[in-house]
Amino acid sequence: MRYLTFALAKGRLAKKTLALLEQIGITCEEMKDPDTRKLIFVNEELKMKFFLSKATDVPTYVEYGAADIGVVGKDTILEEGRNLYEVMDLGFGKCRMCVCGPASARELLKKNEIIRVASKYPVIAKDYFNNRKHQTVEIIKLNGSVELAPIVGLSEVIVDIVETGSTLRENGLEVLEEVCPLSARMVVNQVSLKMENERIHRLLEDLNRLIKEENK
Ligand SMILES: Nc1ncnc2c1ncn2[C@@H]1O[C@H](COP(=O)(O)OP(=O)(O)OP(=O)(O)O)[C@@H](O)[C@H]1O
Ligand SMILES: O=P(O)(O)OC[C@H]1O[C@H](OP(=O)(O)OP(=O)(O)O)[C@H](O)[C@@H]1O
Repeated sequence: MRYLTFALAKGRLAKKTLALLEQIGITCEEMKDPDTRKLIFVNEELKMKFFLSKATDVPTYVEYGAADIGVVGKDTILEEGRNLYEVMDLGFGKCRMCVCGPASARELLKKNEIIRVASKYPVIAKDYFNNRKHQTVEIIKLNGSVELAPIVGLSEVIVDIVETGSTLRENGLEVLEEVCPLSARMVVNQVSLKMENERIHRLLEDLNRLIKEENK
């Protein structure tokens, strides 16, 4: 039997991803060691391999088949635009992609004037405003602390993730429009889904059952 390889997003989603897999009997004790510098972990019994990578790289590993399966946020899937199958909403990591800014920017969004939009997600931001038709925007790519942009005058609005809303509140900003809801998703390589159909379907069934029970 060949190994089934999982690419998991490190950071915010990692702990819940590992906990979810553990609940359906997919474990890798070695990976839990907080001090390890090892990058890839093998469970010989299950014939599975696991690695944690930067979230934005997960779709790349999966598209090229370096990983059969990935777990990553919907935001990253939309932004990266890779060829892969999104097979399941895992129901954690819930948040929203939103257009945010000071209350005064609300009026600007109704007009035809060009506005500047700062975001860590330039593809999502561009698609959203392209579909709104009436507004031309200049997208400015940032890599973090995006809420700073309207405060210091780099942009009129931002497109960013909102979870509790406290970052916005503490910086005098608000949600102006919702782009889409987000959560962690399971993605699968297109060839792997055919070649490893049975194993992957069993895994999806186990996860579905678990998620249904949890939502009861
Ligand atoms: N409050 C939140 N802020 C940001 N991402 C969140 C939040 N809640 C859930 N998520 C999900 O977690 C993922 C982000 O995880 P994390 O912040 O570790 O990665 P990252 O944005 O790639 O980090 P960095 O760029 O700082 O390395 C997002 O892709 C999103 O799907
Ligand atoms: O609505 P909240 O619960 O406040 O969460 C949303 C904030 O969290 C994320 O930032 P992150 O901590 O990933 O830092 P970054 O801005 O440097 O990417 C996101 O970009 C928002 O800034």
